[in-house]
Amino acid sequence: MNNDKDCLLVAPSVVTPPQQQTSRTRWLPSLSRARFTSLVVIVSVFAICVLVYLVPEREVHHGTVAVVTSIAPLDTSTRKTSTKIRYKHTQRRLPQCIIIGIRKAGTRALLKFLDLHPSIQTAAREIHFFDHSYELGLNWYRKRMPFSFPDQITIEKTPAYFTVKSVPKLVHRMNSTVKVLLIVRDPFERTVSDWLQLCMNQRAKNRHCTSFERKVIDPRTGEVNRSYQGIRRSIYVRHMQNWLQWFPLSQIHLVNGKTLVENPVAALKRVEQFLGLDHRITEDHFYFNKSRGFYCIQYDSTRQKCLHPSKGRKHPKIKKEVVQKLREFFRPFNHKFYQMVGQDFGWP
Ligand SMILES: Nc1ncnc2c1ncn2[C@@H]1O[C@H](COP(=O)(O)OS(=O)(=O)O)[C@@H](OP(=O)(O)O)[C@H]1O
Repeated sequence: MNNDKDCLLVAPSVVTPPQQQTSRTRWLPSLSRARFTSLVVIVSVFAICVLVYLVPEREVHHGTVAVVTSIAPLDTSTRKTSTKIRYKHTQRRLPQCIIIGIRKAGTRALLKFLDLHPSIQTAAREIHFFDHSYELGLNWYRKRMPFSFPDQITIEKTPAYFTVKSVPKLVHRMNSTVKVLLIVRDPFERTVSDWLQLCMNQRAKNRHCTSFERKVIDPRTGEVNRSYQGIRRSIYVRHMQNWLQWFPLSQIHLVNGKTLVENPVAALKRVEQFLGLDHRITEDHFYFNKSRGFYCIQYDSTRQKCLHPSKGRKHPKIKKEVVQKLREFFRPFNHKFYQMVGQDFGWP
């Protein structure tokens, strides 16, 4: 040690006479401060690399960090993976099928019911990638997908995709062969459901909710308020036209929302066929819940599950003249839509 610069600062209590120094402490004085700092940096970088590469994958779920490992047993009858646990031979994949809407037409029921199929994995939340987060990149999107086996189909649903103009082009850019599912519902009922949803959100925040009639009818003209979002979303033919500029009709399967409510297995059978899957979702998967007025899922003899109570709300009674005005307004658009998709849904 020639000068203070070359010496490591050590507290007096830990300094021992040279003859008592152990082999552990003897090397310290010979290290310059610069060398010691470099050593610390190298060790830290090494530790970070070990953490990043040896821990298989880390995820953030609502603020909690879940370490993804491959330890838990898989239910081989359903082959259902989890977003938090990684099983051998699984990985996150971009969706090969997307439910694009229509908002309030039964998109959640469709996704939940399809998830019963052992060859399907579904993303639990609406990702809003193509309408809100596209700049975050496909890898961000992929990381939000569930783990799946190589032979499984990953499905995501974001109902806003159907009505946001820029979306079909971006979906096409990701995968021009992606399979598209579109569930449709009587536009009048959909508009009521859409308004009710927003109204409940307002009330939950102690805010005023404008009546349905005032929202859908322009008080100055007495005509249907075409600028109201709820009405614009229900003019399906316009949005469909936009999608058909990017995808052929053969790549878009339309699910009748009424059929999904009344006879889920029949609606799902067609979807299985469209996706090229075996018919695996059967009557045994469902029971009719009288108090809810909807079919719910029967997972096994002990486990049953209905959709969240926000699905299947009782609609308020709408004034007769408003119902009539809206039905008349939607009728020509509906007919154009039937022609465009080659199916008549028989909405009044
Ligand atoms: N089995 C079952 N259980 C409960 N609800 C069912 C079911 N099948 C279809 N539906 C219909 O789903 C409607 C809600 O549609 P979405 O899930 O697309 O809504 S959302 O856009 O995701 O908010 C919801 O609309 P409302 O009845 O207006 O609440 C239901 O009619």
